[in-house]
Amino acid sequence: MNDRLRIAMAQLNLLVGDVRGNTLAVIDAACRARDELRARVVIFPELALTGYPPDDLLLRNDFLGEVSAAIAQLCRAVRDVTLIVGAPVRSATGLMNAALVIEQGRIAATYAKHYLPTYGVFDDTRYFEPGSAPCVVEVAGCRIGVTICEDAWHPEPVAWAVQMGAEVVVNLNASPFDQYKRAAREAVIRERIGESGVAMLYCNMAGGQDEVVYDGASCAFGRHGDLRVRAPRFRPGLVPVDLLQRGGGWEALEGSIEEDPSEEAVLYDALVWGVRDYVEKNGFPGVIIGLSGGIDSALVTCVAVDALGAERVETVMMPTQYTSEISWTDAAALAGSLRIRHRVIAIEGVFKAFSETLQPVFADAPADVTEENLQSRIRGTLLMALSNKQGKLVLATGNKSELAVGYATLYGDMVGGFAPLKDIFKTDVYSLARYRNELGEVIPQSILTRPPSAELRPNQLDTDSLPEYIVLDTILAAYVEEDRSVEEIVAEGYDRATVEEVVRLVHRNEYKRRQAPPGVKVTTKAFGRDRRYPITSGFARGR
Ligand SMILES: Nc1ncnc2c1ncn2[C@@H]1O[C@H](COP(=O)(O)OP(=O)(O)OC[C@H]2O[C@@H]([n+]3cccc(C(=O)O)c3)[C@H](O)[C@@H]2O)[C@@H](O)[C@H]1O
Ligand SMILES: Nc1ncnc2c1ncn2[C@@H]1O[C@H](COP(=O)(O)OP(=O)(O)OP(=O)(O)O)[C@@H](O)[C@H]1O
Ligand SMILES: NC(=O)CC[C@H](N)C(=O)O
Repeated sequence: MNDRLRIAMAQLNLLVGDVRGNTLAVIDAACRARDELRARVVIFPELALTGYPPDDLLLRNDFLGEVSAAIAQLCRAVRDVTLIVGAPVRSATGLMNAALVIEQGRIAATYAKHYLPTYGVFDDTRYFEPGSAPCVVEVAGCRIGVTICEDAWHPEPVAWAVQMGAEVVVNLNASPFDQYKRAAREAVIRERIGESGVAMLYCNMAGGQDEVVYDGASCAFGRHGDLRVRAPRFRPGLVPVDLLQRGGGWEALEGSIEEDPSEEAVLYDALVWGVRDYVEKNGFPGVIIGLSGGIDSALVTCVAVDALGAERVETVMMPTQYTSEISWTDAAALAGSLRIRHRVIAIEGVFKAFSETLQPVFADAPADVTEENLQSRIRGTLLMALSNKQGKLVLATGNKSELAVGYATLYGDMVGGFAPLKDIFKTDVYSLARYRNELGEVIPQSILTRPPSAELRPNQLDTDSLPEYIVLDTILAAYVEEDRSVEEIVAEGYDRATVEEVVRLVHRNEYKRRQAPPGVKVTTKAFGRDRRYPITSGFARGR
């Protein structure tokens, strides 16, 4: 009997809905794992054949028909290696979020995910029925227990597999990135190992999918909870894990372990992968960004260049009489150091034409936010015109702080198909910009040091309308991400009137967020599918 077994974890970047493409990627990874890594078993992410989350595609018979055909193709195409691969599979009563064990052209076993998450971005119970039986398969004398993602966050599924004789447990994942997620995952895996005493392998997806980005970081732990293998963040790849039978059980041997460079580096890479995959998977030739000389558009431009290359990114400065000289020069300097195409399109003439057109209606009404928004909307219209003409995607530059309190213009600076900073607080925008400059000084220092301004009226500063960002962001993190109450936040020492006003603005601006473009989730609670609030609501409205 063999006392060694190599399992490969296929950390793949898949495309939701592209069953044919995903199946080819699975076949290719299985063959390479067998031929190049000499692996006996290859494990794949959760729902690898469909990508995750397939959402309501799962309600379509034609889509599920494609999946059945793909499973048959997989059985035909791969021999001499055992595949454990995620796919939706019909049961007698409904649909299972399944892991198929495929061996020598046949399905040797089918496991149905037991714990179906419905919190955060997840909606598994909308489609799937929970499984109730453990699944253990024997390969080369090693009994392998199979679990899927959320299963590992509860004690039972791993415990049941071990009771059925599993000597190693594998976990197939579609686990989206957030700042604290990798530590949380590794802590639950260690907990499971503490309870069960078996080695565990955790295989995750890589790459961006609409509002989430999968950070990979697939890993393996030994029987005593020690980290043995950890794959890189975000990047797809095949990761071997060697198991050795000793002392009456199977132990994972030490392999390569990736460490994170820094928190900012990981966050920045999450944005880069989110933008890259959104642009590539939706087939855009490039992106267009309104570059104001401010920090938000500067950071978005850097992320876009790092994601796509300089030749696929172009920026437009659209000045008015309120645009300061330094904004012009800083925007041009940034574009110059990134070597991207940069245009200037003055909007004074358009603004004048709009104002004259409205004059008979507005008569002597004093200038107010209407005129400010008009400038923003002219810019939005021009960016969308460039997008239509060139087929490129407009990137919106709004950050989480602004979006939280509605400090952005609908159909103005909120235009665009994707919002890279949607889940990044303004204070983090600064730390990410500083981090990017450490890799090579591209953002002019004055962009980092000038106080933020929308430049929509003379001498305007963001702090005219909003608390200092350090205060605003702390209140927002407590209220939005941690669901703490006004009373609790005030008890931390924040001014009651400020907290109440911020909370009122958060609720009042739900309508804006519902119309905002998607962006990458990087925190524990992002606006979008991760946080679902009513638009029409009497909560915290104020009197
Ligand atoms: N519940 C609701 N459901 C659906 N629609 C609703 C609504 N409440 C208002 N509306 C609509 O929304 C309109 C108000 O929204 P909107 O037109 O966007 O305008 P509004 O929110 O009034 O003003 C935009 C604010 O964002 C600031 N801004 C703009 C641009 C850039 C930046 C920056 O620094 O980045 C800041 C600007 O200085 C101003 O304070 C209303 O006139 C109404 O049509
Ligand atoms: N003069 C301009 N030329 C081109 N785009 C602009 C200009 N002013 C604003 N924009 C666009 O509108 C967005 C909102 O900009 P604004 O200056 O109002 O606020 P901001 O949130 O401080 O953003 P930034 O830090 O990029 O300036 C900008 O990020 C940019 O995309
Ligand atoms: N797809 C899932 O079941 C994911 C749930 C899990 N707790 C995670 O995010 O890691």
